[in-house]
Amino acid sequence: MGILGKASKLLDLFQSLRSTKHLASLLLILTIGVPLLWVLADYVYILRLRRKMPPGPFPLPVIGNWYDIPKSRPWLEFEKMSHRYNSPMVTLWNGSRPIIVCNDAWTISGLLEKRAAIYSSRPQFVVMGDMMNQTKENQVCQIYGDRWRLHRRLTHNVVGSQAVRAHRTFQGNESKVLLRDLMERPDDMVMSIERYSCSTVSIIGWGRRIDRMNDHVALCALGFMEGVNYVIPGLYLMETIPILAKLPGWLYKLPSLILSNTKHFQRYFYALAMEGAEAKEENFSTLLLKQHNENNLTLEEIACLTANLIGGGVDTTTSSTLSFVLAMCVFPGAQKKAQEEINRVVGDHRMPEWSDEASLPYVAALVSEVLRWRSVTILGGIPHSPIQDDDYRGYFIPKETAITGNLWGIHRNPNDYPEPDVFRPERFFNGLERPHPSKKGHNAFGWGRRQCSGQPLAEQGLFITIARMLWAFDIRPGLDEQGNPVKLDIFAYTESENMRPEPFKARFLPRSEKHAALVLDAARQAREELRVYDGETKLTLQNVP
Ligand code: HEM
Repeated sequence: MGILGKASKLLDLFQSLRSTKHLASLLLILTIGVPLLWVLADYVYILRLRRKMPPGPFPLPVIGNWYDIPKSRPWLEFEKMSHRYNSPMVTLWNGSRPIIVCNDAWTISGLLEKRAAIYSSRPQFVVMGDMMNQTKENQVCQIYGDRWRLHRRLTHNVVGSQAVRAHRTFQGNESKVLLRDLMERPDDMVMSIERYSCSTVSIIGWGRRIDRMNDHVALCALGFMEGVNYVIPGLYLMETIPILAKLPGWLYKLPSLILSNTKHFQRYFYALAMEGAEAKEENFSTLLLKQHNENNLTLEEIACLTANLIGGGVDTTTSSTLSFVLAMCVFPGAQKKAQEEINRVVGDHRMPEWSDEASLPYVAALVSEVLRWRSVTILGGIPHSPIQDDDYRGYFIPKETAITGNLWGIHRNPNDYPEPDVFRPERFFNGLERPHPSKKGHNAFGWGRRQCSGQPLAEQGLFITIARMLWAFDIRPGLDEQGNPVKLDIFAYTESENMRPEPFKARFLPRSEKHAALVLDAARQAREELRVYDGETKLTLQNVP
């Protein structure tokens, strides 16, 4: 090779080195610069948008207000924020997605009820929706549209206001069994109430009653209690930074683990539905499998529709009943007034029946006060979201914003409920004491078109159990080691989005020997009548692959 050839080779090498250098710089720009630019552009967009939205704490890039949202009982802070910003609506940023937390009944009703045609959808749920295979499959998460309408109608067929009348016989019988359990084993109060709630929905869903809390379906119900927390804003980083959910399994295992567990759960609930369809008595599974083809229902949809009975109906009913017991222990005046009404209308020779409801207005008011005083779904259950951009009270609300009703703030607003922590059924007695945007005077079951599907079942069940517990027992605080009544704290509640009182002791003292004898007698007869729903499931999570 001549000197010229060598020089040209050297030049080539030099050029290829230069282009490698270019390539490296290009790669560096692509991997760091572009995402950085994207983050910056997104942040500028958020900062401009937030100026038009209701006030709230200043968001940071990528994580939004993650640091401003307490990881424990955020509803307390949301209420304080509302005072701090002097606004019933507060905007928070879940990463780059906005959430408007409403702390006032009138404001949220103006959105979710008066503008229901716009505000009846759901925002994107990364964990509870996408990762848990429920965005399209579960009524709770579905966007507002025909598929949601179909699911809502199917659920309505079994727990709508007409349908629940057919459940009165077994629901009433289960409440009689509950009375006996409370009388004989007051220390197992939580378990007995949970069994009652679970058995009722299990009969509806699968035609089979739950006799003991270690029944496999009942254990699943306890597992569901954890799931509700996925809607708490700021609790899960993946909800704030959705891209985390898309990372490959070898880098971040959690998303794929959640998805495979959920799919397993869905297969299990589908198998339960197949088993339920074989039960002696007609039930929700029979109905769904019959209409399977007509409605093009997938395995996952059938699993979610039936599982919602447990996910929606067990913890909520149990927690509300526990709040009732706590209220009776701490506010004996309300208990006495309700018992006077029951004495007058029912007497001591029989228990209250469904037909007594209209004649027991104080008891009905007491049930409403339970639902208001310590509302179980403390962040209003599941957020709604608008299907289009909107303007409200001079603020801009972008499409798909999560609208959360902070029931802690809403139900303790002293303008609507003076001395809100005092348990006082009079707020609902003889008509509403104060004007309220909803006829019921509270929002324990949510708002507008997305209002709780199980409300008729829950209300019917709460009425009969509460009326009967008041008829049968003097409900008192439990005793400590010295035999003194324990001091109960009305603020000692769990941190869950479905909140319930921290474990406490209560006594269920039969109001007379006659009452005690009637409780035992009624439970015996009820148990006989419930025998038609007896049975064991052959299915466990382990034996459904
Ligand atoms: C005391 C008992 C209960 C309370 C306090 C309660 C509360 C709620 C709340 C606040 C919501 C959200 C409403 C909204 O988005 O505006 C909801 C939704 C729902 N609840 Fe309940 N619930 C109870 C019992 C039940 C029962 C017994 C069932 C079923 C048997 C049930 C099934 C559902 C379903 C399926 C939804 C989703 C509705 C939809 O998105 O279309 N709930 N519930």
